[in-house]
Amino acid sequence: MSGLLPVDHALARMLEGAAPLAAETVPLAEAGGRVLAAPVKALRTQPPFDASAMDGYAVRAADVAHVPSRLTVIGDAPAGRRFAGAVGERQAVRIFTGAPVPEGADTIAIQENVKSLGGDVIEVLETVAAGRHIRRRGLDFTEGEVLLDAGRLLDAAALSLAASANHPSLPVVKQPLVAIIATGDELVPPGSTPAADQIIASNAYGVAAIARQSGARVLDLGIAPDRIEAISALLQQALDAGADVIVTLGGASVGDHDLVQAALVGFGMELGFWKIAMRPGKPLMSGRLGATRCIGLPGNPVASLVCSQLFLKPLLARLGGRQHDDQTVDAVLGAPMAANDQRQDYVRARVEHTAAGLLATPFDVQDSSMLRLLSDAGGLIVRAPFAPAVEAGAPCRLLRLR
Ligand SMILES: Nc1nc2c(c(=O)[nH]1)N[C@H]1C(S)=C(S)[C@@H](COP(=O)(O)OP(=O)(O)OC[C@H]3O[C@@H](n4cnc5c(N)ncnc54)[C@H](O)[C@@H]3O)O[C@H]1N2
Ligand code: MOO
Repeated sequence: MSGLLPVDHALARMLEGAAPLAAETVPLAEAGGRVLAAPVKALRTQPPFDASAMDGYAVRAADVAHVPSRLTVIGDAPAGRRFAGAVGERQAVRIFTGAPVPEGADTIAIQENVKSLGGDVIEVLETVAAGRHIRRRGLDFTEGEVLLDAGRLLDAAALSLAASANHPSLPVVKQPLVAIIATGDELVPPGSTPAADQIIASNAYGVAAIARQSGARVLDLGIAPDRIEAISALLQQALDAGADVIVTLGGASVGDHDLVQAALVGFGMELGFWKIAMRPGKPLMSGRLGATRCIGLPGNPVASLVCSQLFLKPLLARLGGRQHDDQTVDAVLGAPMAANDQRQDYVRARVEHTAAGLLATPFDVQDSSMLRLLSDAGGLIVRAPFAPAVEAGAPCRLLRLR
């Protein structure tokens, strides 16, 4: 079994030249979860004026240095409408949170510490230092300041910040478009009545979920039967739709009906690599068709999803300008494991939190058709090629799945 590419070499090759896609401008209301393509500067200063942080009275600190202190209320300042005049000696302006502090006033007496004596006379009961309860102009940010860097994921705080800096729309990295094509005469979609020798096509759903989690848009083109013209017709649809990545499912191996690679080469695909030292996922294929990246995922359902975790995810992160963090963590084996062969193994395991840390217990059966075990697995124990036999309790690396 020579000629199998090590996993890390394959990943490095797949990521070669993968850079964030072009920018597009989207309305702020649709920018959540997207990645900024350029820095965002403040288009205004916030707050744009010295603002009261409390409901109460704008006063002069000198007038309330000795309390109780009687003052005359000369007007009011709700949020959105400043008091036009100035506060003079022994005067006050009724003020509300967010309103501009009137000229002449230098502090706010909160209303809990003020007694109304009827008419426009109040009595301030507590002294207040100058500047108290006043948010100075520009406290949050000043016009022209960079508030968000390129590459920032637009989360809740970033969106509200951009809005408060007066941006109605933002430049974001385009979302990669992933076209998914399943192949196989034996496949019918969920909800069908399969013929005796058919099975339900499942891979596209999991692969699409991984793609979407990675920030991509998905175009599921359905199932092509095992004929090169049928596969080519769906490939043409993917190209016409402007797919950045074409993912094929199945037909990647060496059987007489494994036609995906031939179909792609017919379109001019340059093969990057095919067959890697990994289990499951050996027949993984990668290539380029102009600017479009092609990934041929093995048909076995677990191989399809494990390869998507390991290869599709980081590729889409690159194209979408997103961070991709290594999701492997240290764990302890809950059962012994036999020596490994030349393929890097991704072993489905039950994962428990224990006092000693994460305990990963490999399932006894690892057939790459068995989705239920993948769904039950909290993670994949990563075993290097030729790793020696190990006992329960030995440290291991675990790729967390949930
Ligand atoms: N002589 C050899 N045979 C095989 C090899 C090999 O090296 N030499 N590799 C094995 C490995 S490893 C895998 S993985 C599979 C993958 O082969 P293909 O990518 O060509 O996949 P298919 O043959 O089309 O299908 C394999 C299996 O998966 C089912 N399948 C396919 N697509 C879907 C789908 N969308 N949803 C659900 N299930 C799907 C298909 O019915 C088959 O049962 O090849 C081994 N053989
Ligand atoms: O990818 Mo295959 O599932 O390695 O057995």
